[in-house]
Amino acid sequence: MTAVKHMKWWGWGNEGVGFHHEDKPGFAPFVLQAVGLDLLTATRAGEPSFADLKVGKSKATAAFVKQLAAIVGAEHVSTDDMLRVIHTYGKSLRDLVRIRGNQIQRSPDVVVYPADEAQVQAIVDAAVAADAVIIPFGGGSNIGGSLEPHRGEKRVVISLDLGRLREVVAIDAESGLARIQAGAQGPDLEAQLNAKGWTIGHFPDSFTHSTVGGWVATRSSGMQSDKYGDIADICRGLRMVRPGGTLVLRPLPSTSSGPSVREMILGSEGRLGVITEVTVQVHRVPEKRNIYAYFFPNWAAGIEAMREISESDATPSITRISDARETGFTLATSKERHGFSKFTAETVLPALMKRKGWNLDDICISFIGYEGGTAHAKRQKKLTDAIVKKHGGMGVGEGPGILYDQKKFDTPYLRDFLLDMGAAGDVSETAAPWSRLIDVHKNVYAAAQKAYDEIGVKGWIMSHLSHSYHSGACLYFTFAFVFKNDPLGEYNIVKNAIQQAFVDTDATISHHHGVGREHSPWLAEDISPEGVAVMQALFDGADPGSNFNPGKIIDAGY
Ligand SMILES: Cc1cc2nc3c(=O)[nH]c(=O)nc-3n(C[C@H](O)[C@H](O)[C@H](O)COP(=O)(O)OP(=O)(O)OC[C@H]3O[C@@H](n4cnc5c(N)ncnc54)[C@H](O)[C@@H]3O)c2cc1C
Repeated sequence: MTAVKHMKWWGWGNEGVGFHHEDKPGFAPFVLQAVGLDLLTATRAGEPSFADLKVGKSKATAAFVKQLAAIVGAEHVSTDDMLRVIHTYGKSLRDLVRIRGNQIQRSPDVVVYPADEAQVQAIVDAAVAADAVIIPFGGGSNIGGSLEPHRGEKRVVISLDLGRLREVVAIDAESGLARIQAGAQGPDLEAQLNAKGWTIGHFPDSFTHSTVGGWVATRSSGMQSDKYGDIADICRGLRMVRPGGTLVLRPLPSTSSGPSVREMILGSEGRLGVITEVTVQVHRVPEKRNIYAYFFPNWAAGIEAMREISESDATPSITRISDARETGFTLATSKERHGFSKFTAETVLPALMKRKGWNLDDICISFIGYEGGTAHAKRQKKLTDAIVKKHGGMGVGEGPGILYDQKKFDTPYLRDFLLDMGAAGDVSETAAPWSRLIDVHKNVYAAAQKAYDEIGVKGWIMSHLSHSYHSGACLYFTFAFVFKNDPLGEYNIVKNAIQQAFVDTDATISHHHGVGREHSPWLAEDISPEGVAVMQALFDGADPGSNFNPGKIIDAGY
């Protein structure tokens, strides 16, 4: 059996790792107040039983499996039910609810793990000749519904897992470019780069379980995008296997060779072929990397400060501000403090804020990161501090920033914990021009409240701004509520209301989670019906037999 490791079949991350709140005394009271769920008395659902799951029989014939085995070796092809289930969904809330609720409509029929590009080419050619469907699989971490086969798919579905292609192939030190195999997950590639003094600078919250090929295929963005760019900026070249040949885009700093094919592949979610290698720009591991925390008296002041930073000479690596509700959440999920730190956080700081005339219910916490040479990082901080001060904010040092940095990859486990307790906790994110951000925030809150009223539940929503650009930024919303009796139906009401509020307020359907089938119903409102027609023509022309991950991005009536 292949050595590729996968996440839990029923949830996020590694077996045996989960979210705990026993060391966070403010968490249970916070959840009670926010969604009416009493964690101290609620019963936690146990791990679902795989034996109870109904998985349709594989449609792959023995002859076809043998053909694939001849390409990759018998131990790297499988029709095993567990592997087929693992490759069915990503990790959206909808995916987790369905998999835990025994609602698997269509799984891939066979999972195949090629070792190199030549094997990927042979699989693609064999699959297209047999009119099979190919769904490339990276880490399986997407939350856009980008992996699941169409429930009515009659053809054989192959999940083509890139998990054996995980090497940094070469580094061009003179140009700061690294060739990386598409199946390399964040920790794989960063360790290999760090060993030679380089970093990719791309750290999505899913870093530990997502791949560079998946990042490109979904147009991912990491928390340090303000300095390093989104993956769309970081990816300079790539190789993508298509029927009969490999599309090669050399890494060029810029080019005017017609409409950008690179941009067409970015965000293509497996619909145009299988990415086997990505050339990314890399940077020397910074001498200094600090994340400082600041407080602002309110959301509007904080947003205005972030905007001014984005147009100033300061170039921080992270600009993030939580609204008042998310600030409350952040403080509630802090670990128990002791001694001087407890006294400062719970007595000195609130007293100082009150003296400034701040309403403690409105305060917003912000994290701003500085990276580079010592003198550079110092200068960035000086420039930024002056802007923060101008907008009434105050710095509180590095302590909270260090904690934020340490727990960033643990937060994903929280969603599974809430689900165990019978509650939904999920996210929707968007981007809009600076001039629209306050309205987007207001309208999304109103839409979510209307959805909660319709269901008849006490719901929660909170937000932060991150990923700043010259003309605007990303707003990230987290929402939660306790299910009544129809988890998927109720989830859809809230999620749909938020997505609709985005497009109604001139914001995009997703800043960095892609489209898949989760956001495809709003695509025409995002890029116009003519935009969808151009995209459809691209998919039809590049994939006339609809063999590559059909039905994703453009709604196929799932
Ligand atoms: C808890 C959590 C936190 C997250 N945080 C972030 C975040 O901070 N930033 C962010 O951008 N995203 C985030 N995501 C979303 C997700 O991690 C990204 O979409 C990621 O880029 C997916 O990569 P993957 O390797 O897991 O791809 P997969 O989920 O395996 O695949 C996603 C899509 O890409 C296609 N694909 C994958 N590999 C290839 C390939 N080699 N060739 C062609 N097509 C391919 C698949 O067919 C599918 O359509 C988060 C998700 C979760 C669950």
